[in-house]
Amino acid sequence: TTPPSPSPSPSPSPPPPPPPPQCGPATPKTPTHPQPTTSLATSLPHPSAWHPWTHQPYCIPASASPWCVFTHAASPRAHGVSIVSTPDDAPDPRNHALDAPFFAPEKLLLPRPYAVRDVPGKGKGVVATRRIAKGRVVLVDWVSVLAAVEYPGDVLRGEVQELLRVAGERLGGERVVEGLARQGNRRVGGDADGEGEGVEMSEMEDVMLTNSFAVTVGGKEYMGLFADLARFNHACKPNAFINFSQKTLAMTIWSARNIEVGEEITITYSAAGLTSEERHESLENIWGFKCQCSLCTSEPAALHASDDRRRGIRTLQDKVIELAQKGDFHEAVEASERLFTLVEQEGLTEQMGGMYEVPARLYYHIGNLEKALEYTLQARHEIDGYGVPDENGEEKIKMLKGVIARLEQEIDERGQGRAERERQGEDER
Ligand SMILES: C[S@@+](CC[C@H](N)C(=O)[O-])C[C@H]1O[C@@H](n2cnc3c(N)ncnc32)[C@H](O)[C@@H]1O
Repeated sequence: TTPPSPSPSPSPSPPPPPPPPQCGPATPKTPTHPQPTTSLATSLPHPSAWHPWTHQPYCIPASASPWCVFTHAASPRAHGVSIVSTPDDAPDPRNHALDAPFFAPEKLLLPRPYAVRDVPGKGKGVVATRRIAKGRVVLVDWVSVLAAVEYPGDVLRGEVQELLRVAGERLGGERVVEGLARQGNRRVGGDADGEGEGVEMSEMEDVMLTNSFAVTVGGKEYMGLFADLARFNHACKPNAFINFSQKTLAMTIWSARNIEVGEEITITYSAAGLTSEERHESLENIWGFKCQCSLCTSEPAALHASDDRRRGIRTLQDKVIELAQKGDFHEAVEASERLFTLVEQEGLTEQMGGMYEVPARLYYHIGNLEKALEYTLQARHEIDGYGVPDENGEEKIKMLKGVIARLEQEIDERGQGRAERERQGEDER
């Protein structure tokens, strides 16, 4: 029989690296010299020339390619989007189904099951107004501003600020941007080693840095501002998680466990599995705030226990691979089960992507086809259960579907063989 993995090699491939933190504002790598703005709106002759955009693109000339704001204004079903990028990179809204119906309507909770309220120590936040069961969709939020992270060296800081201002203004700045949190008095730039004064952020830069999430579209990195998602605070042990679809440019928030009325709904802004010290560093450096979540403000003993578990998770991840490469599959399976227990205790099950393929292969190698099938189904669910897969995801699903079909067939054949042997045994008796 064909083994259920693309490569029949006895040693599983190392687990994929932890997914890049999907949230957290990407730091714009813009030049920081405060030259005056030299805005030059390219003059395009007629609206048909800027189709599919609803506004004339606003462009800054740069040596390789102009840098522009492309806006697709609100339609009756979706709010608008402004994209800051080169003309070649700007995702075409017609290919991204900005107002597509959500792919799993039975999971979507409508009307929204939360209200935006004041939350002590965190500004505003989102509080459940009814009970939310695990695995439901709290919100689907289409992107409002998508701004490329990397600018060419000859686009000046003032120009970037102007592009961002126009991007926000064209969406009805007050509606999308006005109420959102900002850090205030933040400065960006200065020397590479953090010395020097830097320059003051513009209003829209502050809004983007305080509220946007790093997303990848077509292989390029962007800061994505999602106006409703922007109200969800961070927790180091969150009760919800986010999934971004490159296809629809929507961020979806899923409940990771049951959430009771009055509970704050939280997501994580940092990569999964970090210790408290690592989290604080990333939240302070990237997001600019000191975390006040329930884990960070818990007793030192509870925080230490959590850190120990998180360190244990990393050690076990390495151990599973090491054992598998040595061919110690039974020990590797045991280590991966211990790993799953720790991940569950830390409430990180939905945060740690790509965990299931390795144990699926290990179980196959020790002949436990049922468990191999269970983990392969989970690996598939991680890709198509929470969102709309991109092209890589679709390829992976195709591969996993083949694996699942072969495993089911092997399980079936094994069952039939067993029944046949039992029948023969009875006949002989
Ligand atoms: C994306 S906004 C979240 C909504 C925001 N609290 C508001 O009032 O609109 C991010 C900002 O919220 C605050 N925040 C989020 N999570 C927090 C946490 N765990 N502890 C303290 N402040 C938090 C920080 O000021 C951060 O810059």
